[in-house]
Amino acid sequence: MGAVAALILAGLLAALTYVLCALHSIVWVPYRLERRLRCQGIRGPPRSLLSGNAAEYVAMTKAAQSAPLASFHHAFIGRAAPQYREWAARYGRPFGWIPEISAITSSMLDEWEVQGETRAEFEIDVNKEFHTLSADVISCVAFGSSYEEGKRIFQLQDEQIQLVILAMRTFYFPGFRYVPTKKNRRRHSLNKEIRNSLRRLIDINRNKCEDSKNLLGLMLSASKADNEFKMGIEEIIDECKTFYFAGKETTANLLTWATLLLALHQEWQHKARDEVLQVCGKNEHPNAETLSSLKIVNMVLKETLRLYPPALFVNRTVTRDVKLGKLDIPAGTQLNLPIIDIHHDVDIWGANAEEFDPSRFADGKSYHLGAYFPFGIGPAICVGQNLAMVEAKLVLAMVLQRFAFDVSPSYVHAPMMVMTLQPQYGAQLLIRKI
Ligand code: HEM
Repeated sequence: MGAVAALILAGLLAALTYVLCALHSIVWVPYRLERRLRCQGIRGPPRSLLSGNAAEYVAMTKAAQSAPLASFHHAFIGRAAPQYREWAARYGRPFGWIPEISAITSSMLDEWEVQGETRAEFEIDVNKEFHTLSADVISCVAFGSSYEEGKRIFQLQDEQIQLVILAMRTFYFPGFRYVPTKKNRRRHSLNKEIRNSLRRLIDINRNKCEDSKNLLGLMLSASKADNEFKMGIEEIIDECKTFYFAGKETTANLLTWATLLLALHQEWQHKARDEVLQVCGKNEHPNAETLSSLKIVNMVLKETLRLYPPALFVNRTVTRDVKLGKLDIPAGTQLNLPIIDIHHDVDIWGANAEEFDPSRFADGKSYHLGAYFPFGIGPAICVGQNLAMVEAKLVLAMVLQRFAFDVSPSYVHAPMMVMTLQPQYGAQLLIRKI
């Protein structure tokens, strides 16, 4: 009897272990993985407890493979592996910020449409519009779901930048910043408020999804690392401020000059719109794939960055004596690399260097690495260049899909440098819905 009871007990234990293992792999593991991926903004189809997404996958494949393709072509993913296209369309692709940027752009363009409801043609200062848009994009990229609080911090930073610009325009006496003038006190209190708000935001986010895909989440993960990449909270605060400063003005100005140039050069506006309509259609938002097919829009943006580079120069400090060609440059020298001057040089770009000609950047044409560097050069090159180009392409394509535009008679051409290259009196365009 004792032996039988022991056998039954062993059987029960084995069965219990089996059930627990099964529950672990069928219920717990998918639940834990799903939760971690959702934290990072990755969505997917709802799954059933036991079979996951198998039923939907089988039905989708069966429907897609019920008939052969109509002709011998190579766009067969929708037949061989329909789930990639279907689920990507429904839930977005997991990486990149394209859905967020296109939602922000869409709401800006909806507002333009409202303005145009009663008039066939209306004026818009696109410089203002693009600055608001790129601030929204950076807030979203940096802070994800804490976007609204992030936006408020960045508004304070905008005020701080305006005060810095004022300070740069006046002669500076060493030590003057410690004199408690009204502006100095405001500078000081803004700095304190921004740092305190960021500290609060970091505290709130610290225990959420540290490894989510927004910038703050990534940096918070790094703050926990136990290696050389470990980041302190003050360092994270500095990085948040740098990203906003480095990414907002530059991208907004690229978009401003690109639309102004297309307004002035209608032939390129038509070519770029034809391409967008052909690749994306009239109503589809561009996605990662269609964006990479927009060759003309890319050429337009590259030529805009050549003629109107948002950053006019980059600086380097020489840290040890070096020989540059025939010159001996002593350590401590400040070198200024004049992006704008090199981009307009007739010896490099030919007699039409001062003209807008996107065909310079057509496929297959090359240029010297040192002749074109709107995003800087070398190890310090801009870390945001891919984001900037994706954002600019997406926004320009969506504008071209919905509106045609001309330079307004009220526009005055006055490029000036205020940290970045800006149109001094704004960029007024006459807009028509198409
Ligand atoms: C059209 C848009 C942009 C242009 C023209 C631009 C240009 C530049 C340039 C010229 C530099 C200096 C590189 C060097 O010294 O060699 C730079 C640095 C940098 N950029 Fe950009 N940038 C753009 C957009 C962005 C965006 C969207 C972000 C971030 C989201 C960003 C983040 C940065 C950062 C963090 C640095 C390094 C700053 C530092 O180390 O002090 N940039 N960028």
